[in-house]
Amino acid sequence: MQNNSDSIIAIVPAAGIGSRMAADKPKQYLQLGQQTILAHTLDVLISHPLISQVVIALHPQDQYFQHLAQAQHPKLVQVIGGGERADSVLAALNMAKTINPSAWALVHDAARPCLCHSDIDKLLKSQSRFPQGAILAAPVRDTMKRSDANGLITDTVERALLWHALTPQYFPIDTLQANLTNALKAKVNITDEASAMEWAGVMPGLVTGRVDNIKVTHPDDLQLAQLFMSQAQ
Ligand SMILES: Nc1ccn([C@@H]2O[C@H](COP(=O)(O)OP(=O)(O)OP(=O)(O)O)[C@@H](O)[C@H]2O)c(=O)n1
Ligand SMILES: C[C@](O)(CO)[C@H](O)COP(=O)(O)O
Repeated sequence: MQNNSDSIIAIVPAAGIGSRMAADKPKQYLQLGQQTILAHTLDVLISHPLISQVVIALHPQDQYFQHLAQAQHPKLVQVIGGGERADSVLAALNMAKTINPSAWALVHDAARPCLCHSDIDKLLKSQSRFPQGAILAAPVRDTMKRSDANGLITDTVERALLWHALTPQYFPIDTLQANLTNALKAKVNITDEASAMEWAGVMPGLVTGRVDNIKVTHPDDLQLAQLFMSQAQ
C-alpha cells in the first residue's frame, strides 16, 4: 500500500501515572500476558512496515522503560513528556518535526495495547479521502444519557452521529504541531489531537475502528484487554 506522505512517525504518549487504575506502578507497565502494556503497544507500532520511527514521551521520573527490550530498538526515540497528555504529545511532535517536518504523525496511546495492523492500514489508507487527517473511532451503540450533578437524567442525546474517539489519530506533523501549540497557548482543553485540529477549523475524518482497541483506564479494563489479546493470538 503506497502512502503519499514522505514517511510516518508514530507518537506514543506514555508519561501518564495511571491514577484511575490505582495500581502500584503506572498502568502502561502493568503485565498483560507475557509482557507489559507498553511493550505490546510498541511491538505493534515498531513492526509496522510504513512506520519509520517511534517517538515516545516518558515521565521525567520513569524508572521502568529502560528495562523493556523495546527500549533499545533503533526505531525508538525518547523525549520527556509533560503535565497533561497534550503536553506529552507536543513534546514528541517537536522532536518528530526535527526528524522529518514533512512526515505524518500517527499518535497512539501507550494504554491501547490491542491495536492491530489492519486498523493502522485502514487509517493510513484514508489519507486520500481525508487529506486533512483522520482518527480511528467507534460509533456509539448504546442510548446516550446526559445527567445533572446529582446523577439524574436530564435528557437523552441523539446517538446517530456520536462516536467514541480512539487512537491512532493521523495528521501532518507540521500542521498538528502548530495547531496543538496554539491551542495550548490559548488554554484550550485538548484531550485528543483531533480537538486541536478542530479548534483550528479543521474537520478531521472518522474511520471506523475495532471496538477491541480499548484504552486500559480502570482495573476492570485489564481483564478485557487480556481477553482481546488472547483472541488475537
Ligand atoms: N501527562 C500525561 C498524561 C497521560 N499520558 C499518556 O496518555 C495516554 C492516555 O492517557 P490516560 O489513559 O488518561 O493515562 P493516564 O493519564 O496515565 O491515566 P489517569 O488519567 O488515570 O492518570 C496514556 O498512554 C498516558 O500514558 C502522557 O503521555 N502524559
Ligand atoms: C486520546 C483518547 O484516547 C481518545 O479517546 C482520550 O481522549 C484520552 O483521554 P485520557 O483522559 O487522556 O485518557
